[in-house]
Amino acid sequence: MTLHFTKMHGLGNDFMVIDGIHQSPVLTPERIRQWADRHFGIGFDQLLIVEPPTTPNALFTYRIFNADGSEVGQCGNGARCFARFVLDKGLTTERDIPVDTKSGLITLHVTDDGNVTVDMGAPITEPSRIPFIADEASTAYRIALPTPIAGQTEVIVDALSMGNPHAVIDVTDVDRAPVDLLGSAIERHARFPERVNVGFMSIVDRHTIRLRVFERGAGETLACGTGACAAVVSGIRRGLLDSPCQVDLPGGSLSIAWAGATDAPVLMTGPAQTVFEGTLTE
Ligand SMILES: N[C@@H](CCC[C@H](N)C(=O)O)C(=O)O
Repeated sequence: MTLHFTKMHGLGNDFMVIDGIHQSPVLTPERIRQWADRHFGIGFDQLLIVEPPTTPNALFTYRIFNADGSEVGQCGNGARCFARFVLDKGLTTERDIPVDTKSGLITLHVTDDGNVTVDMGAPITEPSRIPFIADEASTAYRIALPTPIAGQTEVIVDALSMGNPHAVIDVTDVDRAPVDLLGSAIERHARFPERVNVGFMSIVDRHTIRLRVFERGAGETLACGTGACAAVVSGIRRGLLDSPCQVDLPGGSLSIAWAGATDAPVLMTGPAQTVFEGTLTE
């Protein structure tokens, strides 16, 4: 089997992108894990597949797999790379690109400066739809840790979905947050039946945050687009932030805007870059 792919990244969150319209890759969790391996494979946080649309309003379908082989509903940095990929490959000439995802239709817009703005849709806060186990909706859920971590026996999180589940934790100094230890414990906490992405947020001012994200199925990444959206929504809905916000991640910055109404879409703007083209022969 010969498979052409493109290696891309959005602020260092990196992807293997495959045109699944003109090629028919055989995808298994084992094969994805092998490709994702940074020593024995190509190395990436997520695999993105471009496929034909499944609904009349979309131009494409966009499928996302984590490095651990699990298929997921949304990926913000990947959506921006997806837009650049379909334009650069001549799969469309449209700069407004509606795309079907596992979580519904999203629209990508390539701006004049080459950045991409993604309409990520409205955030979901009902616990059962995140999914998160809770008696009632809140913005500050107390979660007991199975074993103490960095002296903590419980942690307070906000929980919401951006098409994929997120827990947001406020920290005073993001550089010193126990991202790996706490992130992996919360990722697999029993109250998140489909696991969860865990964001550690420090508020700098009402329009700026610093954020690190321990991603479900990938570990800490240099940036997480949906994590940035979730953190800003959490800050705005708790009255701590005002739209728009700059989100400073280890790999660079994103701009996130949200009008604050429950049905208002979250708009994410940032870069998308191609690293190299490759051919895999198996
Ligand atoms: N890196 C992504 C999110 C990818 C999916 C996530 N790990 C999940 O399992 O939901 C982003 O930029 O949003």
